[in-house]
Amino acid sequence: FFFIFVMESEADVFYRELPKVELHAHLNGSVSYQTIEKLFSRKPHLNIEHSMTAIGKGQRRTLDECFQVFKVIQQLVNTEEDILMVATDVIKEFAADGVKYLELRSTPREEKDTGLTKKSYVETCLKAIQQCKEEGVDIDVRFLVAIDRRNGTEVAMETVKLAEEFMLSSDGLVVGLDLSGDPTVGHGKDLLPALQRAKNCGLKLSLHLSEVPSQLEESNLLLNLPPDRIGHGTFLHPEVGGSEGLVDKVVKNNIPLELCLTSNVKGQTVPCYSKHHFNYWYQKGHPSVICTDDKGVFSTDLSQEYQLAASTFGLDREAVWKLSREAIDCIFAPDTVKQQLKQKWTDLQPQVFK
Ligand SMILES: CC(C)=CCNc1ncnc2c1ncn2[C@@H]1O[C@H](COP(=O)(O)O)[C@@H](O)[C@H]1O
Ligand SMILES: [Zn+2]
Repeated sequence: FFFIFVMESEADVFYRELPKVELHAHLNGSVSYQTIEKLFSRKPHLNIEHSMTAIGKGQRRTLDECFQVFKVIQQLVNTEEDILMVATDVIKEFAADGVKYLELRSTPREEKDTGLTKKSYVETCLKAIQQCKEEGVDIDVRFLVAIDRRNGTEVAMETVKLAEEFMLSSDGLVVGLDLSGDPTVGHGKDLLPALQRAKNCGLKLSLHLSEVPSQLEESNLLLNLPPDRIGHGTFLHPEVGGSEGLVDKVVKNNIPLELCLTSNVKGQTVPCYSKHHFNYWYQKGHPSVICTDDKGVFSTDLSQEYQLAASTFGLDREAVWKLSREAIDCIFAPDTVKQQLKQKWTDLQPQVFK
């Protein structure tokens, strides 16, 4: 009972005031209840309800059902106006939760009915970031262009070219590429040329890897790139059917993991919080960054995820502070930004530990 209470209520003050880095957030999965309300009133004819766009109190869904949720949200977000509102709201919500640096990722979509193109999709996301900056919202936001793996080789290559253009023209806002989408669809080997090209042109790579069991071959192939960060990596280690070989590659290349506790529990790739692979990697001293994945869909925020990690694995405040501070080393923005963030953490420390 207590557990449910902790999950669904606001995190304690310490966790909310803790300065945080969010590295794994899908734009359309991060849309809050309040923003969904606004989208409903813009599109009443769609007859969509909240139960179709978020997974609430103690609920779980199959992976398949989770991916249906994204389709519903994407129906609600299909114009430049929608994207601008959604991205602006999401950025301000992360800022209000104490996130000082955010890497937002999203899959560029084309919508024939509304004239949305993949290019204007990305431009609108960047416009939201720019506007928040001009308004003085206290958060540094960068963008990762996402490849949806179910769309295959050609779309992946087009997406890389788009990301490359924006990397060169966005004044440092576009820093990398994400590979995501239903992990049971398609094979990583078909996407290797696109990912290799992205890497060669200087885009950083964050790849969803081993999110479901029995993807040893694909994971091995993708790890050879190697990626700059790993999303989830749930089934990499031998205890859950992975292998020492895969773990070795991750460790030798020192590839940080983006770990999303509630996402994995609600999506049922992990049986419960205490069996989350955060423990395995954290015990190893391997760079592990707590993230939300889809704060809207999974009804959570980054403060709650830090609190859950702390209460589940017995981390004291000093350990939690260290965890959030060390996430700075894993960001894709340049070293100057890392230095600024470390200074910010130092300045905020007395207030957080008051
Ligand atoms: C099903 C489940 C437990 C989800 C969490 N794990 C995920 N695994 C892979 N891709 C994801 C996940 N969450 C979000 N995405 C990707 O992010 C998209 C939504 O954000 P966007 O439209 O790219 O802005 C989804 O369509 C999907 O391609
Ligand atoms: Zn994800």
